[in-house]
Amino acid sequence: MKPNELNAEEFIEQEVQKIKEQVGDQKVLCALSGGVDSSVAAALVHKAIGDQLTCIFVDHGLLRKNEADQVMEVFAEDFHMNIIKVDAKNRFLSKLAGVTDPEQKRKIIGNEFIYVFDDEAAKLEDIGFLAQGTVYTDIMESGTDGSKIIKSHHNVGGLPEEMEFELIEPLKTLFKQQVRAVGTALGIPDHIVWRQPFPGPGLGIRVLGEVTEEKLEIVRESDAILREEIAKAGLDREIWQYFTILPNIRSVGVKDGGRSYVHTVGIRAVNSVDGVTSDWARIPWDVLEKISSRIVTEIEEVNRVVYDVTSKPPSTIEWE
Ligand SMILES: Nc1ncnc2c1ncn2[C@@H]1O[C@H](COP(=O)(O)OP(=O)(O)OP(=O)(O)O)[C@@H](O)[C@H]1O
Repeated sequence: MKPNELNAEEFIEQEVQKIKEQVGDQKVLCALSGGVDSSVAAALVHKAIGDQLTCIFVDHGLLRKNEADQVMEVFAEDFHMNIIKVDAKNRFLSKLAGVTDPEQKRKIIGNEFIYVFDDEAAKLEDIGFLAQGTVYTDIMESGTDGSKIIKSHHNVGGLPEEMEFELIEPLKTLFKQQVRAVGTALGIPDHIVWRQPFPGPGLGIRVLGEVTEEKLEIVRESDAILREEIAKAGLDREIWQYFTILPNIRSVGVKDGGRSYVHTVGIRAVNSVDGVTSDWARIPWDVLEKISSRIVTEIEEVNRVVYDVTSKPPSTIEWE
């Protein structure tokens, strides 16, 4: 199917029918991240089989500002889905304490996700199916039609082997654009359907070096300011991905009439078609000025803002 050839309503009707036939009266589990793919997959499966679906949403403490609340508001309150929200912040942060190597951080986060998911899934009985938001590009990337619950960038092998479910992957023939159209037709709000790509390890890899609660808070707040101003400037659907990072550098500045020696925040904004290559986005100076001045005014522990003007390659979109 080509990216634009999709009648979302028809697609939904057909898939709902297929899912009903496949599942019968059995139970289905879904790992819901609040990202586009798993959200649309969960909503579609929910439309087909309602309460036979249970979602597990892991709050690893590395989410963006208000993200966990928004996911619960949309799917638990508005859609009335069965969602188990696991508050695993302490588990993740204690495992990450003292760890500075990026690869090791990714591995720890990926593994911990599996353990948390496994612990929760083990409490549920008679689950026959696992619904996943596999999309067409995932299949192309991996070259197989296999499990995608944790992609390779999480650096883990996937679900524990003893978990044997039949897979439901209703989006696997769709491109991202079509997934968004299906999401909108299912009534999922724009802030989820148009969510920018967000890495599985979350803010854990946007705080460079050791991850602490204090540093996460700086990146969370500065990222919220950035997103707010980009939206106000009407650029939120134009720029492919934009976020702040905390490079873990302190520098000298003047704040409140005195010397300060606090953090620098980096702004990363890129345009890309597929994430494989990217160019840095030319955010207008006046918008950057507003973002920068709000960050240093509203966040006490920051006195400097820098803008990343590198393309991929040679740099990557994320800093770790
Ligand atoms: N915090 C989380 N809670 C529950 N499930 C998660 C979480 N993070 C990731 N997952 C699961 O792992 C899958 C792959 O995660 P990844 O970060 O690669 O997202 P993705 O391919 O962009 O998909 P999505 O758009 O659903 O986030 C997700 O689709 C989801 O099923």
